[in-house]
Amino acid sequence: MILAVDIGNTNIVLGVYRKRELLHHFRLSTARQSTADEYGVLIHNLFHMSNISFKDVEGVIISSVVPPLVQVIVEMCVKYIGKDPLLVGPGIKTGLNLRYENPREVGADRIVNAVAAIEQYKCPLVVVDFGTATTFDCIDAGANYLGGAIVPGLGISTEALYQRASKLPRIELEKPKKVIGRNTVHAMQAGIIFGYAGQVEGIVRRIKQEMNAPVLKVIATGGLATLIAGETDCIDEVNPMLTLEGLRIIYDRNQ
Ligand SMILES: Nc1ncnc2c1ncn2[C@@H]1O[C@H](COP(=O)(O)OP(=O)(O)O)[C@@H](O)[C@H]1O
Ligand SMILES: CC(C)(COP(=O)(O)O)[C@@H](O)C(=O)NCCC(=O)O
Ligand SMILES: [K+]
Repeated sequence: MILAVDIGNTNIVLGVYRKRELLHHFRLSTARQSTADEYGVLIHNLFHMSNISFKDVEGVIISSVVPPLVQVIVEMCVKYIGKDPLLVGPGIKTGLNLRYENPREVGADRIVNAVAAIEQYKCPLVVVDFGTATTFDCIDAGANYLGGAIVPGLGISTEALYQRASKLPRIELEKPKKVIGRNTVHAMQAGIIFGYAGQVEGIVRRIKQEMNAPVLKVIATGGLATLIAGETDCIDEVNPMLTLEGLRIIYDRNQ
């Protein structure tokens, strides 16, 4: 078995693979003050509840966009699983041709998503990851990673309204029945959800133009992908496990 760990700004997602098969996946909160021991207990318990054991883990691969947690999770792996994890970053084989000005700057999750998408779909394509931030990653017909766009995530956007406008409450990220809201909560939900869908459509349209690729597959992933994919035709497919798949593929490429 191998353990794939994606450390995002909101959630740490773990996947347990046997060869190419995802046997289990778990989602933990990203808590920057948590210790290696605390994550060790949590993950050990999740393994126990799923009838699997740290002893069966042959290797671990980690991608992180939260630098302070990398050492914590590495320490957890060494201390409790007894394995030195592979870190997605400089020096690791991803097989991806990065056209970013400074390839070290690209978020590891974006690299991992791109690797998985190239393996599973036909290029050219765009990956949209609805996480803490929403990222757009563009891959051309030759499978080169071109770059993309970063926008405030749905959660961040919603939170900003609540924090910066005294009379706006904290709301649930739910689709309202109508775009014309007749109370504050519905009006905010309409603005956030339908506005976000429009934003995605607008960015994808411009990407198609700039890439000169009228036919471009658009894959969505991340915690909030389904919510927005339901509101726009520009997303072809939702693949919630894309990041874990990418980690598994990169792990294999480095054996
Ligand atoms: N299965 C799910 N269903 C609905 N919302 C989810 C799910 N998983 C995560 N979320 C929410 O989606 C948001 C982004 O999560 P995630 O994609 O894990 O972000 P990140 O990669 O930045 O940690 C968070 O607000 C999280 O609570
Ligand atoms: C854009 C991100 C914050 C997205 O992170 P997430 O929402 O998945 O937590 C992350 O990919 C990141 O920190 N990237 C570095 C900057 C870049 O990709 O150019
Ligand atoms: K992510």
